[in-house]
Amino acid sequence: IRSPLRDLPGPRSKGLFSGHMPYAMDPHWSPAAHDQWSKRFGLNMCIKGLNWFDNRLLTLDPRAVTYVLNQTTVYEKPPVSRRLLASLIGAGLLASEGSHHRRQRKVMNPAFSPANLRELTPVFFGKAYELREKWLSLMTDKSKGEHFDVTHWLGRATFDVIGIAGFGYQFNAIQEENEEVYMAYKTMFERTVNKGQDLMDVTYLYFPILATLFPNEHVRIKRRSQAIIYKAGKALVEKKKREFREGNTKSRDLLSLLVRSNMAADVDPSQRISDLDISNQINTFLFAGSDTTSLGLSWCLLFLAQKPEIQARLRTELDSLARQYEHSDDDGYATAEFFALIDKLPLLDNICRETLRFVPPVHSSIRVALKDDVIPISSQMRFEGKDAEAKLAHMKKSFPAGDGIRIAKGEFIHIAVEGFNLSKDVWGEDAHEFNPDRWDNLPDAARSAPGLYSNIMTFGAGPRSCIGMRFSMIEMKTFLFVFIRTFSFSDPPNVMRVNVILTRPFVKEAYNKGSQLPLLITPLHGPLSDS
Ligand code: HEM
Repeated sequence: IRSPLRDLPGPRSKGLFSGHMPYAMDPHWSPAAHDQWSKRFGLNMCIKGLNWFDNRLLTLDPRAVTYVLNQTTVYEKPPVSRRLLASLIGAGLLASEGSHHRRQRKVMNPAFSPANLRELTPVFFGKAYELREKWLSLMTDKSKGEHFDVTHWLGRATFDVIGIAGFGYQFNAIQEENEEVYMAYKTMFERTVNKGQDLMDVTYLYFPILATLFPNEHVRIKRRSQAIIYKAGKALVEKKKREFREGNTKSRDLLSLLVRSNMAADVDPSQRISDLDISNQINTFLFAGSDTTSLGLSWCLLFLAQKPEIQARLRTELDSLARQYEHSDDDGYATAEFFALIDKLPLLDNICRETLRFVPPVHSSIRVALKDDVIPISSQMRFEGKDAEAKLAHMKKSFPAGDGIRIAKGEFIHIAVEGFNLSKDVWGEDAHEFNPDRWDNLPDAARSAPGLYSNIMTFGAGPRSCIGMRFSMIEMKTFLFVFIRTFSFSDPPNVMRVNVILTRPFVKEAYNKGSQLPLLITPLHGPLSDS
C-alpha cells in the first residue's frame, strides 16, 4: 500500500488476482500493449505483476533502463528467477549475483575475447557444412526440395557447435539424436519448451521444499537429466585440469580457456572459482548458447522465406564475395580471415541486426531493487482521469523537474527487451515490420538507444549483458553464408511467436505440436549444391 510505484501512471488492474504480465510478456499481445501504454502514460509506468499488490516498474525510458542495468549492487535478478534458472542449469554465470558473479565473469571473459573466437571459426563453418550435407542427404527429390523443421535442425547444429567450441565435446547431434548428454538436456527442456510452466512448476519455485518432498514426474525427469549432465561435466573439468597440469595448451575451447584462466599463477586464490562453478558454466553455455542462436537463425530464415526479394539480394551479396575469393573447396572459406570479410558485408549485417531487433529471442528480463532508490528518468509521465493534475502535482513535489522516480526495496523492474526494440518512438512508424534496409538510415533516437549490440536490447546492456554476443554473431553469419548460397528457403507457414523461456515459433494450425518452423528447402543450381 505504501509502494512508491503506485504514484506512477499505468493501466488499471482488472481484479485482485489479475495482473498485466500476459500483455507485457506474451509476444502475441506485447508489441501492441507496449505501444498503447507508452502513448497513454509515457515511458515509465506501474503495471501489476501476479496480482493487485504486485507493483512493477515497466520502463521504456533509455535513461532509466541504463541506470538499472548498470547499478548491479542495487538491482539484481530476483531470487525466484534465479531459482528457476538454477533449478535447470545450476548456479552458473546466468544465475549468480554479487561478488560470486563478478568472479565468474572475470575468469570467463578471456575465453570470449575476439582473438579466441577467431580461432574457433572453422568449427562454425564445419557444422554449417555438415548440416547442409545432412539436409541434402535426406531429400528424396533434390529438384523439388523438401520441408524441414528448421528450428529443430538448427537446434541440433547449434548444440553441436557449443559442444565443440564450448568444451571440445562431440554430441554428434546433427547425425543422430542419441548421445547421452544431449538426450538428457533435450528431455529436461522438452516439456518446459512445448507446454510452458504449469501451476505446480510455479508452486515449486516459490516453495522449493515441496519439490523435495513431493516431486512430480517433471521434477524427477529434471533430476535424472541433471545427474547425467553433471557426471559428464565433472569428467570434462577433470580432463581440462589434467591437460593444464600436463602443459597441454593446444585446446582452444571455452572450457579449456576458462580452466586455464582460473588456474593461472597470477590469479589470487580468493578470486578463483570452484570446480562446481566451472561445471555449472558447461550447463550455462548449453542453455544460453544453443537455443538462443538457433532461434535467431530460425526467425531469420522465416523472414527471408517471407521476403524472397531480400533473400535474393542477400544471395547475390554472398555469391559475389565468394567469387572474388574463389576457393576450390569448403575448407578454403572456413578461416578467420574469410570470416572477417563476411562480417563486413552490409546486407548480411543489416539482416542479422534487423532479425535480432524484430524478434529478440530473450523477450524480457527482470530485476529487483535491493534497497529503496531513486531511478533517474528522461521523459514526462502522463496521467489519466479526473485527478490527473493532482497526481502530476504530487509527483512534482518530489521531482520538480520530473526527472526521477522512487522505488522501494523488493519491488520489481520489468526490462522490456522487445518493448525497446519495437518502440515506434525510437525506430519509426514501421518499427513492427521486418525491414533490414532501415539500418542504412537510422532515426537519431535509434542511434542513441541503449544496448550492447547495435542499439538494440537483444543482448541486454551493462555488466550482466550477454557474454556470448560475438560468438552467436559469428555463428549466425557463417550459417547464413553457407545455407543461403546452397538453398532457397520458401513456403513459410502461418507462424505465431510464443514466449516459453525464449521466443519460439509455433505454427498456428498445429499449436499443440509444440515449437516448430517447417520451411521448404530447395537446393539451388551450382557447384555447392552438386556436392
Ligand atoms: C542470439 C543469441 C543470444 C541472445 C539473444 C542472447 C541474449 C542474452 C541476454 C538478453 C542476456 C542478459 C540476460 C539478462 O540480463 O537477464 C544474456 C546473458 C548471457 N548470455 Fe547470451 N544470448 C545469446 C547467445 C549467447 C551465447 C552463444 C552464449 C554462450 C556461448 C551466451 C551466454 C550468455 C551468458 C553466460 C549470459 C549471462 C551473462 C552474465 O550474467 O554475466 N549467450 N544473453
